[in-house]
Amino acid sequence: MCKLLLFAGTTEGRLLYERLSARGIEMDISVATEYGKELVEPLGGRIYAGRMSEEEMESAIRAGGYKAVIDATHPYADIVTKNIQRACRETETLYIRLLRKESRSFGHLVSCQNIGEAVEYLQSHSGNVLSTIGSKQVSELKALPGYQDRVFARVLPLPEAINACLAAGFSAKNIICMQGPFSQELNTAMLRQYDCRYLLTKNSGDAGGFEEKLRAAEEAGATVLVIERPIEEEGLSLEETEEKLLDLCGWKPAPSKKTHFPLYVSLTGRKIVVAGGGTIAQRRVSTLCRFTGAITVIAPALTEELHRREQAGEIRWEPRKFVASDLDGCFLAIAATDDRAVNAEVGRLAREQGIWVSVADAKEECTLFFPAIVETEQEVIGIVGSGNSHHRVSALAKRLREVVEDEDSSGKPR
Ligand SMILES: C[C@@]1(CC(=O)O)c2cc3[nH]c(cc4nc(cc5[nH]c(cc(n2)[C@H]1CCC(=O)O)[C@@](C)(CC(=O)O)[C@@H]5CCC(=O)O)C(CC(=O)O)=C4CCC(=O)O)c(CCC(=O)O)c3CC(=O)O
Ligand SMILES: NC(=O)C1=CN([C@@H]2O[C@H](COP(=O)(O)OP(=O)(O)OC[C@H]3O[C@@H](n4cnc5c(N)ncnc54)[C@H](O)[C@@H]3O)[C@@H](O)[C@H]2O)C=CC1
Repeated sequence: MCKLLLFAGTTEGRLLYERLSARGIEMDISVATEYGKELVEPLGGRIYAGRMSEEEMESAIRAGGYKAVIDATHPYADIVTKNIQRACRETETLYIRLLRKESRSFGHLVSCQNIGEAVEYLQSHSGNVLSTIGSKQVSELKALPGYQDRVFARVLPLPEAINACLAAGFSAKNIICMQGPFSQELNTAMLRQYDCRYLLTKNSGDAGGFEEKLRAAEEAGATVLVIERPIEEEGLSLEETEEKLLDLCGWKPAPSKKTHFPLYVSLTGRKIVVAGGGTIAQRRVSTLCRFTGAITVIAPALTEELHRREQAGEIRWEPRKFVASDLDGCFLAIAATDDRAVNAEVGRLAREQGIWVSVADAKEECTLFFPAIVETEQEVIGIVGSGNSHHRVSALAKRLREVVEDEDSSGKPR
């Protein structure tokens, strides 16, 4: 049995879960927040909700007997990542770091490459903003229309910080001067006090009180806009992680069953009926003529080529519409009229009587897939696909024809 433990929190984590469980691989998930729990609940599987301490991780890993632990937490959830790594070392369990390669929004978090991106986001989203990015770049928020009313700048109680805010056009009522550390409670209170729907922060890691900001925003129902720092962590992409885990769990793709068995049968003395005398009927007839002379074409009109074949005595032509009795004593039928109802009727009647039938406009109605044929002097190769890839079948036949053309009758290259 191959069971995995996933520390989720990112979209990639969720995608990985979906992809692996679709292949029957069992995974338990640990999510830090109630919000995260809501997201993964519909996926099924065991959920550890709430932040785990390192000891709790260790005992969960021991109890679960996991073959590997996948860390798909946010790249800036440093502490969690360190704890997972330690717990894996202690329990001698394989640790895999899944890193998202590009930033994007997930849940109540929007990740931005720079302040400009955050400003752009805020332009199309209304609501007040608590800025916790400090005073050095506060002037960049001027690019946001209405910033003087919407943005509350939290800066250090130092003259240069206040001056930077004033110079940027902030009025006193929109400046909060206070020295941290800021607890979750304090952050929540500030978000509520100023009716902020957004908390703007740098991705400062834990030292910057980042966790407290995240938790406060969640509590106050605010969205966190994170100005990212470049990711320096080592890790695998979603695809790489997926591949590694499938390999680890010994997953093999189920051998796909082909829908049509190549039944090579003699057509000598067999009655063959083709309903329709157009382009498709002509193509089928030109193939069948290489195998038998007993072909009857039923159609009010024929293509020129079919006319020539009729003149040459290669086929019989009934110049009229198809009727049910045409199938009497028939071995193989081709429904190739341009009338859906007629083709369906040919198919239905043939199947009822156990007659092999190819219905040119409905693969579901075929008991026989008409093959692309490749012939050598002594052999015949028939190619059929899934019914969805005529171009592939056709192209493969063409390639094989080129191969066999280059060989002489003994099979040796010419
Ligand atoms: C299921 C099957 C039923 C049967 O037995 O009749 C079927 C069904 C359908 N074909 C359709 C379309 C085309 N088929 C071709 C070509 C070939 N089709 C052939 C066989 C089969 N075709 C059977 C097995 C298929 C398999 O093995 O996967 C080949 C091998 C033999 C032959 O026909 O001689 C021959 C290559 C021969 C060679 O190269 O040597 C081309 C290209 C072209 O015409 O050049 C197009 C236009 C494609 C396009 O334009 O994309 C449509 C949509 C019709 C519509 O839209 O109305 C349906 C109906 C459906 O899918 O339900
Ligand atoms: N399987 C395949 O590879 C492909 C299948 N098709 C499908 O094949 C069908 C035929 O296509 P084409 O040959 O290009 O059409 P077409 O228009 O060239 O020929 C239609 C033929 O059917 C005949 N016909 C009409 N009503 C009839 C009836 N009641 N009884 C007997 N014959 C009748 C016409 O006289 C004509 O000869 C179409 O439904 C088309 O969608 C099309 C392309 C590829």
